[in-house]
Amino acid sequence: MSAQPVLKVNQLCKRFGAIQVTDRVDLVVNSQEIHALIGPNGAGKTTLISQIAGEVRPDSGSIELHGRSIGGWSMARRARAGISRSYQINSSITAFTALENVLLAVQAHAGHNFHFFRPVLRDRNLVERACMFLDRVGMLGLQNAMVGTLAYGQQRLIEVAMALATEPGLMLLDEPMAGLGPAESERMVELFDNLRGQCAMLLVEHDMDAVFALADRISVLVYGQVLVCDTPAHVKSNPKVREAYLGDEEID
Ligand SMILES: Nc1ncnc2c1ncn2[C@@H]1O[C@H](COP(=O)(O)OP(=O)(O)OP(=O)(O)O)[C@@H](O)[C@H]1O
Repeated sequence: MSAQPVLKVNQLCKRFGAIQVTDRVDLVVNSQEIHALIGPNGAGKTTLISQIAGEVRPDSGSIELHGRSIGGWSMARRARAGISRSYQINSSITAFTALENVLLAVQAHAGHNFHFFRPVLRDRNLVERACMFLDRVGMLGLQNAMVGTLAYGQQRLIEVAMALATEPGLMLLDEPMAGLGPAESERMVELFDNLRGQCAMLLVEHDMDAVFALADRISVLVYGQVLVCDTPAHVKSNPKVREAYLGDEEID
C-alpha cells in the first residue's frame, strides 16, 4: 500500500463550553487506507469528523487534504474537493426512488444544476452512471423502489451509492453499521472491504467486529485525545486501550 497522506490533521483543538472535545489531535489517513476511529461514548469522534467535513469550526490546529490546508473552506468546497460524509441517520430522500436519489448525487458531482428528474431521467449518461453506483452496492435490482419502502439496511446502501457517486477521495463514515442487524452489518462490511483501494475511509464505528475486520489502522480517542494509533493487533493488546474501554464495548 502506498502511504500518501490524503488527510492530515495537526494539533486540532475544539472546546464546547467547559469540555475540551478535541484535544491536540494529530491524525493521518493515507490513500487507500481504512482508518478506524474508535473510543468510548462522548470521546469526541463525531465532533472530529464534523471538523474535517467543515461543519464545525476548530478553535486551533490545521487540516490538510492532499497537502492543501482546507481550514478556511466551506463544507461544499470540501465536498467538491473529494470529502464525502455519511451520517448516523439515513439522509436519502425517502419519497424518491433509489435511482432518483443516486441521480441527484451524480448530477451534483457532474456540476449540473438541479433540474429535477424529468430531463435528468432522459440523460442516458447520467442514468448509466447512477446505475453503475447502484450496482456497486448491490441495489441495482431495486432502482425503481421508493427509498422509503426499502429496509433500513437497504436505505443505508443507497446512501453509500450516493457517496460513491461523488467520487470521493476520502469517505467519512460515521457509524455506518448503526441500527443494522447482523446480516446487514456483514453485507456492509463486505461492501467496504470491496471498496478498499478505491478511496480512503475514516470509519467511526462502535461495532468492533466491523472495525477489526476492516481497519488497516485504528486511532483510539479518549476524552478528545488520541490515546494510540496503531494496527488492529497492537490496539487490541494495548493495556491502555483495554482500560479506556472497561465497561464499554468489548474489544475481544
Ligand atoms: N454542539 C455541541 N455543543 C456542546 N457540546 C457538544 C456539541 N457537540 C458535541 N458536544 C459534546 O461533546 C462531547 C463529544 O461528543 P461527540 O458526539 O463528538 O462524541 P462521540 O465520541 O462521537 O460520542 P458517541 O460515540 O456517543 O457518538 C460530548 O460530551 C457532547 O455532549
